[in-house]
Amino acid sequence: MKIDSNFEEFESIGNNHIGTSESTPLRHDAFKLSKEEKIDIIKDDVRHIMETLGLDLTDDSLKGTPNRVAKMFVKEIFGGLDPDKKPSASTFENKYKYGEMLVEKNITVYSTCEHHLLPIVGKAHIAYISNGTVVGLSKMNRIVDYFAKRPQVQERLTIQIVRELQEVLNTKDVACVIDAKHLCVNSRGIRDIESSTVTSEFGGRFKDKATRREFLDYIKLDTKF
Ligand SMILES: Nc1nc2c(ncn2[C@@H]2O[C@H](COP(=O)(O)OP(=O)(O)OP(=O)(O)O)[C@@H](O)[C@H]2O)c(=O)[nH]1
Ligand SMILES: [Zn+2]
Repeated sequence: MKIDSNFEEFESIGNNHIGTSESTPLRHDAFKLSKEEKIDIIKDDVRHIMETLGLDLTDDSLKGTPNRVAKMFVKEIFGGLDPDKKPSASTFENKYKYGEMLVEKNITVYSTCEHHLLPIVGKAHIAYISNGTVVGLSKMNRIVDYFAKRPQVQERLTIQIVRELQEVLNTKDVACVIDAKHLCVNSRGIRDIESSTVTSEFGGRFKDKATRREFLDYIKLDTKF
């Protein structure tokens, strides 16, 4: 089955911020094909790339690669394009009356740079101040993982995580810092293996200098990848 590659209309998913730069640009027909149909098409495309490179796909080690890559794209590294995979973030009443910020730090980020389709590997650090609602700790890791499993730029990933938590927690008081290595910078192109990229989004009270400082002191960006 072929998809209409001339279609130029885009729709957005993610945090329902349709058409804003913080949402992932998607074709209007992004969910018309089933996962299995997508895998079949991508498998042929990967085979074509490999054959064009001159590789012999009858070789034992190579023959399974097109199917393996197609499955990996659809079900794993780009699995976060599927809105059904968005983690359900059950919230609870803040019955402890905990009024300080809560920081979940060193959340592992595995994402994919949308310019080169190479890995982005790093750590995300999240903070929020409860407005009467709290969320299970692991839900923050799951939200990071969901948005990371898309073709991404780090700026958008950072904002998407914050917007989602703001919605779930019903407060603007959410912040996220990501420190990550981009293999497109580290392993090719300029080949700078030491550099990493830091992005941040500070919502609500985290725009205040002192609150922001407290969060940054907790995380002390000594990220080890
Ligand atoms: N802002 C931003 N840029 C990114 C991200 N990931 C990769 N890039 C950059 O996207 C740019 C793409 O630039 P191009 O000049 O079109 O691509 P290129 O010729 O492969 O560039 P080089 O990487 O410099 O060889 C590069 O500078 C990448 O480093 C990201 O998450 N955010
Ligand atoms: Zn890149």
